[in-house]
Amino acid sequence: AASAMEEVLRRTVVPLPAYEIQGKSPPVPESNSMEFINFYRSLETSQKVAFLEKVSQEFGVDHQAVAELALKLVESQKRDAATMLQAEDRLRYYLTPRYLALFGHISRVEGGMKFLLDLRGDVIEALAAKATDSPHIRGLNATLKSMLSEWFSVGLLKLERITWKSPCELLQKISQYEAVHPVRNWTDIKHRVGPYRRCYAFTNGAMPGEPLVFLHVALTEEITDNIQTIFGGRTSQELTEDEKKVKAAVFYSISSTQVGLQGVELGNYLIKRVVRELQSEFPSLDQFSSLSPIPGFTVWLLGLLNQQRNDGRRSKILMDTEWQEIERLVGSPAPERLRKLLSTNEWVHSEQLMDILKPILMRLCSWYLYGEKHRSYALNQVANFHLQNGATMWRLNWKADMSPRGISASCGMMVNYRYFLPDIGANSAKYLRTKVIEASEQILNLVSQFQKNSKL
Ligand SMILES: CC(C)(COP(=O)(O)OP(=O)(O)O)[C@@H](O)C(=O)NCCC(N)=O
Repeated sequence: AASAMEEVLRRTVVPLPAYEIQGKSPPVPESNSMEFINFYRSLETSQKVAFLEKVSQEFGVDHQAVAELALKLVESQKRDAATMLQAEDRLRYYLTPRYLALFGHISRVEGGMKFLLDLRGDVIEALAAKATDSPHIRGLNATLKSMLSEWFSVGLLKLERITWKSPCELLQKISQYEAVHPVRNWTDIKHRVGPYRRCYAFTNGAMPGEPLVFLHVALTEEITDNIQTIFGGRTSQELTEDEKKVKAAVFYSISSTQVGLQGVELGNYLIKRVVRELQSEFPSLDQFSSLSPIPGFTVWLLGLLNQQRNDGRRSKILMDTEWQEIERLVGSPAPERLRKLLSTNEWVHSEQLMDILKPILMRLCSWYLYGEKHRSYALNQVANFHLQNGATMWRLNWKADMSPRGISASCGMMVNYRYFLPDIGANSAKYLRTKVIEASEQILNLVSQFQKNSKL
């Protein structure tokens, strides 16, 4: 297999033309790219990793040449500017990995762009699975990401509105790629593109019909605080839209479809682009917010209850008075009973227990969103996404998603990340620089309740 790989690579990864004849070398035949594509596609996953390690290591930068040129550059600093600039340009050229030209050629053949996306997807998955720790592969990933960022820059992408009249295969793709609220049947997807709903996707001319990232919006009179309102059956008369009723746009689902575009931040750009689109369609629209799930909260809470339960003493995340109230309802030992009720969703069958738990779970969830960190950024990835976009952590909603999924994920709670348009630029820069989370009074009060009443 190694020799077959060598063979193919030697034939398809053309050497970097000498600096003097760059741009004048004969065009590379498309057959080169097709041979590379077909060979790569014929490999098993494990072989793909080995192949990519070989490409990145043996067909990347000529480190020897670069070292010599770097020395020459240092020498040239004593000469005139033209000589120095020449030396810099020569060094820059030889820092170009050989495989970069190969990727460029591949991007220009039919299906080549999709192939490169899938290839970067394989690289990302191999790195995530720790199937490789080759620094050369990381370099290849970075090179490919920057090439894809050029080819998929927003100015070159097309914004497509998806409606019930869109091609079946596009509606089917949207349904299959949906990553937040699974589409169960045609009725679901018909509602999500029907009256008072919008669905937009970015597409690239090189991959027509392939939604790269798509966003679902509900057009409402006020910012929705629960998902059932958005999915609930609407009375049939609302077949047309009364634009005077459209005052808020609620983003309730966004999904990227290409792993290979990770880090290109298309989701962020799509939200901003859709805001502009909706503002032009509905001049009265002045509220923009997400209605977001809080994946991971229940698991985090159960972990907390678990670790705090030592030698029978009650965990400090609840006050003794709260434990007593709970004990009266669920019996003792309350921590054990409560953990069980939470892990099986049983607790939602008792209104009394829900009422007791409401202030407790809301302050714990606020802390999970606001206080729990991963490398100083918000631990919860959905929060981190919207905060990076410049949104404000605006409102935590009780009983917002009472589906089994919603209860298992976050004890039925959802959160609105509000996009105050004039502030998003500054908010985004501040969050990325200082990691400080922009939050509303409600959130800050809940967080201070947590800090007063719960001991982590
Ligand atoms: C939230 C999404 C769309 C962000 O994608 P994007 O803006 O392209 O960010 P990035 O992956 O380029 O950093 C993406 O991470 C995704 O599809 N996540 C799973 C579904 C979800 N909405 O959490």
